[in-house]
Amino acid sequence: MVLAELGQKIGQALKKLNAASVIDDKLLQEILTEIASALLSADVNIKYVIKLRDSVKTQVTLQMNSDGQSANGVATVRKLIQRTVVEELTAMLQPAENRPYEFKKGKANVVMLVGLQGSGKTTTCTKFAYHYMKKGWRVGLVCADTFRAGAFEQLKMNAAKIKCPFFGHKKETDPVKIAEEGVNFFKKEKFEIIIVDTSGRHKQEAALFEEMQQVQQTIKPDTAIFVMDSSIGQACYDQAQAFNKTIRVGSVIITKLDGHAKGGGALSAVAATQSPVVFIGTGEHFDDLEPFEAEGFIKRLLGLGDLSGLMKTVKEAISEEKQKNMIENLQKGQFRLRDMRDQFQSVLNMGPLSQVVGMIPGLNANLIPKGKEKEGTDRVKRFLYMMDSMTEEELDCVKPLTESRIARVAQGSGTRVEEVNFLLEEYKKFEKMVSKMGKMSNLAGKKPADLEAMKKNPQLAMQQMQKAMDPGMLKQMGGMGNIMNMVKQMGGMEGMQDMMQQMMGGAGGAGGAGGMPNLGALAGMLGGGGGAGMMGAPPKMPPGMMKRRR
Ligand SMILES: Nc1nc2c(ncn2[C@@H]2O[C@H](COP(=O)(O)OP(=O)(O)OP(=O)(O)O)[C@@H](O)[C@H]2O)c(=O)[nH]1
Repeated sequence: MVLAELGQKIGQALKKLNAASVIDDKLLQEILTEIASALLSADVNIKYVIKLRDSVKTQVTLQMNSDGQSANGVATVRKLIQRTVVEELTAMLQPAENRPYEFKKGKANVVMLVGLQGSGKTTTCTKFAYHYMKKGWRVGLVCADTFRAGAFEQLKMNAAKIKCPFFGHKKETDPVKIAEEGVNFFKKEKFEIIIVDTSGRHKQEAALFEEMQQVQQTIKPDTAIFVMDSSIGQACYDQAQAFNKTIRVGSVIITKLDGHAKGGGALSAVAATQSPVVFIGTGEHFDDLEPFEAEGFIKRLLGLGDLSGLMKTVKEAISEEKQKNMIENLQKGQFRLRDMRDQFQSVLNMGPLSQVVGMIPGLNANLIPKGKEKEGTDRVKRFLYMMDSMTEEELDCVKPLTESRIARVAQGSGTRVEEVNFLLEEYKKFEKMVSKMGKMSNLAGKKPADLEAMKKNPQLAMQQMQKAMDPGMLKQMGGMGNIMNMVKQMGGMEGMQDMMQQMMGGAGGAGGAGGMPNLGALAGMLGGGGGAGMMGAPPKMPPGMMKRRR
């Protein structure tokens, strides 16, 4: 069973609670049996499944009166059950000690990736590099895998695709020598993250462990990351233990969690070794790497959203300076093509959109089908190529894009005139939406009196928000009730305002919900024809839109 399916099953079991007017022993038993069987079919160790069931039962029994009914009302028990399920699953995936290494700015952070052959190590090195490059780190890749013929070419090619500097010697057979030379080379060039890909073997064997130890002793990495294939399920426990004993594993990346029945088993087994899981691999593309944080992961898996993860992602993706500029412009009532370009770039920086969408409570990561997401992301990249081919004046919208200018932009970006026209139409829609939002009370600080009024009367704020939002999107977000919940979770209107400002670099200034509709619109665009059109029907592309001429 794929993990998303596990999440859906548990989520569905929990949903039964919403429909119930009374939570009694029979219903509780039914729900717990469903959750347990979902966990067992995802290969989670039975020990954890029993612990989870017992813990929920104990907590709920404490809340029930002698008639076996909730003394504090159904809503309280429902929340309690949900919270206990989240807490237990989180505890299962989160080692109590051993924090992962944190990269430090202003120094060379050396990371060595180890694992068996075929675990996905080389692909993961590239994904890992790409992840940090997008966050603005200077990253270098070193190929010290001299065992597998083809490893050199594979990493070199991957590095070229993500535009990451690469070090390797095709003919050199000593992995220790290459690792040392590569690390020294990138250190001299003041690189901040140096990733060393090491050789694997088909199974755990002495030669592999010896080689890893020699490389580790020579390059003295700040951390060694063990890359593990999730398809072996609970057997991950023994493998992680063996690697841990030999080379002091600092953390683990679990790969191929996108398609394996044993994903739950792999995750819980690795966590049981007390090695923190830092990322999970969820596909073959370079951005199919998700930072792993147990509670957020579980909440997203169950469709409960992960607001703290969302805020962190948004903060990391959008530079403070950009946010400030955007806020100033929006306060002046401006939304230029340049702002649109910054927004598109920021959304791409946040990582795969399904990941971001999954962090919003009430929305499901599966909302954007996998294939459609890639198609949509490519589409936004093409929009960026077009905007990159515009002059500064065009981006600032001081020179209108006449027919001849449009033809020039199409030529310069390797796209077609129809596509540039389509981009301009989309821009107009965005501009209209932002100005509509701008008419609402300004939460960005321009009118503090309004903010005060909204804080005093959240109902009014919600009404304003409702008016500004697209009804389709509102429905997708689980209605106003769900949004109210989100606001509460974010610490009231100020928390919401803070996030919205971050999210759209200030479109939050256009009202509490300012960020969301824009993100929603993008989701619609990125999701293409999929069910993701949160702003209503997804836009129709001119035919052949995905083919780039250059
Ligand atoms: N579906 C899926 N496939 C993955 C993932 N990570 C890696 N792969 C695929 O797994 C296969 C093996 O990956 P490699 O990176 O070549 O494996 P490796 O561990 O470097 O192999 P050695 O260099 O021999 O040790 C490739 O086809 C990858 O595309 C993932 O998260 N999901």
